[in-house]
Amino acid sequence: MTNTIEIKNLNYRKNYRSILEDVNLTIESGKTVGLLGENGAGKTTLMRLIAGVAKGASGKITVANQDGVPEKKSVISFSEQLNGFSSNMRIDKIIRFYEDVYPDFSTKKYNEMAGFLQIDEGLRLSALSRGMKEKLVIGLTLSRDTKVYLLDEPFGGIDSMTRKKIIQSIIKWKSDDAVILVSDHYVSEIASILDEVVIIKDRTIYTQKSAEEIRSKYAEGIEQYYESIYEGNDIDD
Ligand SMILES: Nc1ncnc2c1ncn2[C@@H]1O[C@H](COP(=O)(O)OP(=O)(O)OP(=O)(O)O)[C@@H](O)[C@H]1O
Repeated sequence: MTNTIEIKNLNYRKNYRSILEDVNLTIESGKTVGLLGENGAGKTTLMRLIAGVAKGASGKITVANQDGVPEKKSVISFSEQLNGFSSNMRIDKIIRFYEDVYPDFSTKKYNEMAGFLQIDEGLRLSALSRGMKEKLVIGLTLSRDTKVYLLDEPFGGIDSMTRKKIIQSIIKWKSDDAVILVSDHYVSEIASILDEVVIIKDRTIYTQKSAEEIRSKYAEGIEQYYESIYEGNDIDD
C-alpha cells in the first residue's frame, strides 16, 4: 500500500491568526476518508492547502509523490473548482470547458453520472437550486480520473433520499487506488462508505482512526465517536 497524501509539519496562519498547527497526516492509496470537525475547525482550509489553492503554509504536502503546485493540481480533483464560473454560464459550456482543460475528464463518465443525478445540461448555473448545483459539482469532480478527490461538504443542499443514493454510489465512481477525502456534517450518512475518519480539533489533527476500529468500540458508530471527541469523553487510548 502506497501513501497518496503525506502532510508533514503543516502550519498555516491567516491575518495573523493561527488556523492550522503542526498538522501531520498520511492517507494510503485507495482509502475513502471522512474529514470531520465543527464549523471553523479548518476542514476547507486543509483541503485548499492540499489542492494548492491556499498558499503560504509552512511544512510539506506531497500528493501522489508530487510536491509542486501545478503537478499536485493535475492529480487532484477538488469540488471547489466550480466556484470560478460565471452564474450566466450554461452547464453544457462548463462541461466543454472541463473537456478542454482536463485531459483526464471523461465525458462518458460524466454523462452516466448526470443521468443518475438528473442534471439538465441546458440550464445556466444561476437557474440551479443549491442541491442541483451540488449534484453538478459532484458529477464534475468525480468525472475526472485523478489520484485524489477532495469533496468539501458536498451534500448540504441535497435532499436526503438522493444524498443516500449518491453516497452509496460514490465509491463505485472512483478507481481502486484513488483517495476520496470528504468533509461533511452529516456524519451518520457518509459513515457507511468510510475506511477512515480524520478529526480536526484545536487547529490540528486530533485523531485519525480506521472506521472498523471505531465501529468495534462505539456501538453507535462514527457519529457517536465524533460527538464523544467534541464532548471530551472519548474512550480512546
Ligand atoms: N479567507 C480567510 N481569512 C481569514 N480567516 C479565514 C479565511 N478562511 C477561513 N478562515 C478562518 O479559518 C478557520 C477555519 O475555517 P474553515 O473554513 O477552513 O473551517 P471549516 O472546518 O471548513 O468550517 P465549516 O464547517 O463551517 O465549513 C476559521 O476560523 C475561519 O474563520
